[in-house]
Amino acid sequence: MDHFDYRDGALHAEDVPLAEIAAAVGTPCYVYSCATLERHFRVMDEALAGMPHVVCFAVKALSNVAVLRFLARLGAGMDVVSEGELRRALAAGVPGAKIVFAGVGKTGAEMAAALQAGVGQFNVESEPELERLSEVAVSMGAQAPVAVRVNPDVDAKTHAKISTGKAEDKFGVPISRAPEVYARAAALPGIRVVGVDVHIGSQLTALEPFEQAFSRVAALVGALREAGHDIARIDVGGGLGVPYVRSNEAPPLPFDYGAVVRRTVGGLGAEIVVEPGRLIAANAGVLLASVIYRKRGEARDFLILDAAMNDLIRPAMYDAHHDIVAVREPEAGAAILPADIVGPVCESGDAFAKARPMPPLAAGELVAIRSAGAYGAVMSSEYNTRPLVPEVLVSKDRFDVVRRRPTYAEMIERERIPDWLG
Ligand SMILES: Cc1ncc(COP(=O)(O)O)c(C=O)c1O
Ligand SMILES: N[C@@H](CCCC[NH3+])C(=O)O
Repeated sequence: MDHFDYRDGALHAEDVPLAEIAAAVGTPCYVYSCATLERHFRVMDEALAGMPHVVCFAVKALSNVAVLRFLARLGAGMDVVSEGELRRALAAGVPGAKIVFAGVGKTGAEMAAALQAGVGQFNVESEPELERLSEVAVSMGAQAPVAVRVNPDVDAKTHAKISTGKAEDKFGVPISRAPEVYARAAALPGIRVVGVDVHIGSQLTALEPFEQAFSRVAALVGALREAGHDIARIDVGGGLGVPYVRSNEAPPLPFDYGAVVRRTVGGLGAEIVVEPGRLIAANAGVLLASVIYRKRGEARDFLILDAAMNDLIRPAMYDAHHDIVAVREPEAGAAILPADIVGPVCESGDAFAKARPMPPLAAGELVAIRSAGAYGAVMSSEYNTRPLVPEVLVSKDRFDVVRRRPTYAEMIERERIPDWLG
């Protein structure tokens, strides 16, 4: 499932001991495995075999350009949600035609940049957006290829903060209104309808919501075609969940997800677009950190790490579980005691885990926070003026820093004291 394993008593990323990376780069840092990225990309690609399809990696999950380049070389397209992500995908060498541009609030400037880049598909989420896109395209003498994102009103049964396909969510147009939105699209001079799009949420751990949503989309495709629209592409979004608790979680397999896609929308003669982010990236990355102090607490000890909520916000934001392991393999029979694993930031919410059974770990020892490749580095901030941490890409016995830590001077020189403050 991933390529972070113990070998000779030490946790490795592929063939590289994590301790070697820590010694060379310092901690905290993110470490990504090419082998895991590739495995997950291929698993999804193979799950859709036999159907014309493109796997567009959701750049929001992990946007480092080296990672994007690696995936692009495997044949991935990209799903972007901002001009910044678009520029990253282009910098990574992804052809515009393999980029889909999503998001509820695209600005005119972002639309122009995407048209300039020749993106293959705009996933449009409202009528005002449709009108704006048409205006921008006409002003550039172009036509924008469009899929309307429909909201199928399906309960994705995931965390409320990452569900996107229920009627009350801000995403997409209600599927019941899709026919009139398509009629409007067809009448706009700057719009060329190419498909339909749906995405119901993230970290889905059951297939039924996908099945329901895709079945509704299949029915809609029939109706849209009858109305004369050219639905050449069906974009089914991302959202397939991954195991965060290695010992006891088994989300649906990509192969079974592929079967759902095949039996719902696979036979409609359209190209299938998928937008997986987490599936490809989550277990391809760890956040490597050091224990700064072991502090005696009333109920249990605190392990205070040099990584914090600003580096990985998922536990604070979603109460998300991440496995945390010692980089030096615990000896058989080592006492396992509950500890609170926290960071140095001034917030009580700055905790990676509460009462987590851990082996004895002293100051200076290394830990790896697993499953941190997706929505890890990309959601980090400089809160407490903590520099964004380096990112390291491993391939077999080789590793490279693919984002360096900024200096404090670089962080501060972006700001300026106006003359009138003296
Ligand atoms: C439109 C869209 N596509 C793709 C994704 C990627 O989702 P995931 O990382 O769960 O595969 C998201 C995030 O939920 C999204 O909003
Ligand atoms: N950022 C979220 C997922 C949001 C998915 C993006 N639409 C997470 O860490 O789980």
